[in-house]
Amino acid sequence: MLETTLAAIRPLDQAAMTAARELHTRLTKPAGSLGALEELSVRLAGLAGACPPPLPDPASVAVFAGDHGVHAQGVTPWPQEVTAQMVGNFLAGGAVVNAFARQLGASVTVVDVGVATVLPEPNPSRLVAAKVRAGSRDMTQQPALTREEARAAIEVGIRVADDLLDAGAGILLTGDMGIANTTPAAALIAACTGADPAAVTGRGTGVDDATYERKVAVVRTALDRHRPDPADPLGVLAAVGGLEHAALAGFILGAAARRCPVILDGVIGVSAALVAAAFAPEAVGAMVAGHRSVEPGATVGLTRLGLEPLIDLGLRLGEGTGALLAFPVVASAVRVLHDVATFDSAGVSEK
Ligand SMILES: O=C(O)c1ccc[n+]([C@@H]2O[C@H](COP(=O)([O-])O)[C@@H](O)[C@H]2O)c1
Ligand SMILES: Cc1cc2nc[nH]c2cc1C
Repeated sequence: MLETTLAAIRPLDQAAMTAARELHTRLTKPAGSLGALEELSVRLAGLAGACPPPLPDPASVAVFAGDHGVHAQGVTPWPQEVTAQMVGNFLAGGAVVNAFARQLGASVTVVDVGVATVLPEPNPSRLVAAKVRAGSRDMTQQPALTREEARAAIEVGIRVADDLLDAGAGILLTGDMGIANTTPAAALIAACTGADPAAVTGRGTGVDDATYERKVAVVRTALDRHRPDPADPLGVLAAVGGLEHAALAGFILGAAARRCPVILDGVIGVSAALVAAAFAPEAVGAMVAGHRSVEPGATVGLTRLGLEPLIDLGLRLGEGTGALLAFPVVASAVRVLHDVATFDSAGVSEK
C-alpha cells in the first residue's frame, strides 16, 4: 500500500499553474497584491491539474494519538495517561480542536494509532481504532519501532486520508496528540535535516530549564545510538519516530497521492512532512504550512521543505489547531480564482 501510494505521487501540473498565473493578471486587483495567497492558489491549481482548482471544502482534521517510551526519560511534566484522557476529550467535543472545528465547519476524526493507556469511552463510535502498538519503545534504549510497525502506522495514515477523501473531504489537516511527542519530533527533524539536536528541540508543553537540557541530551543520545540514515525514511521512523508521526507521514502521502492539499499543523506535522518528503519529494507540492509553531524544529523543518507558514500566532498546542486557523486563508486563496471579476468583465480600467 505504501509503494502504491508513492507511485501515485506526481509533479505539479505546469499548464494549470500557468493558467492560474495568467488569470491572476486579469483579476480586479493590482498584480501581486494578494501576496503569498497568489502563489498558494497557483500551486493548488498545479496540484489539482485544473484552473481554478476545486474549493477546498469541507475541511477534515485527523488527530492521530500515540504514546512514547521515551516518556520514561523525563522529557515532559505531563503524565502519560493524559494522551488517553485528551482522546476522551476530543471524542466528547471539549478540546480546543473541537471548538475551532465548530467555528470553521470542519470535521474532527480521532485515530488511536498507539495510545498506551486505557481509553475512556464517551463516544467510542467516533474513534478510529487502529492501534499498531500500545506506545513506542524508549528510543534511548532501543529502536522506537520495528520497521514493520512503522510501516503499519504509515498505512493507517494512508487509509485515514483515503477514507476522509472518499467521504467527500476537500482538504485534509494534520492533528496529533501524544504526551512526550515533541521529543521524537525533534529527533526526526534532526535526523532528516542534519541539524544539531539543540537547534531543533523546544520546550513542548512548557518544560523547565533542567528538563529542557535533559530533552536535548535525550535526542542526542538517541541519534548517536541509532545513526539513522536520512535516505531511509522507514529506518528513521523506526529508530526515533512515534506511531502518530508515522501515521501522519502516511496521511500526508495519502493526500498527495490523491492530489489533495494537506495543511500541516505544528512541529509533529512538520516532522512527519520531512519523512513524507524523504519518501516522495513531490509530496511537498501538496503541503501547506498552516502556522509557525513556537517549537524551533518546526521552523528548521519548514525551511528545509521550502514552505512559508501562513500564520504566526505563537501557538504550541498541536491537535490540528494551527492548521484549522489557516484553513480559511487557504480557502480564500482558492475562492479568488473562482469569484473575482476580471478587469474586462467588470469594466475596470487597467493601469
Ligand atoms: O504543535 C506543536 O508544535 C506542539 C508544540 C508543543 C506541544 N504540542 C503538544 O503537546 C504534546 C507534547 O508535548 P510534550 O511537552 O509532552 O512533548 C502533544 O500532545 C502535542 O500535540 C504541540
Ligand atoms: C492538556 C493538554 C492538551 C493537549 N493537546 C495537545 N497536546 C496537549 C497536551 C496537554 C497536556
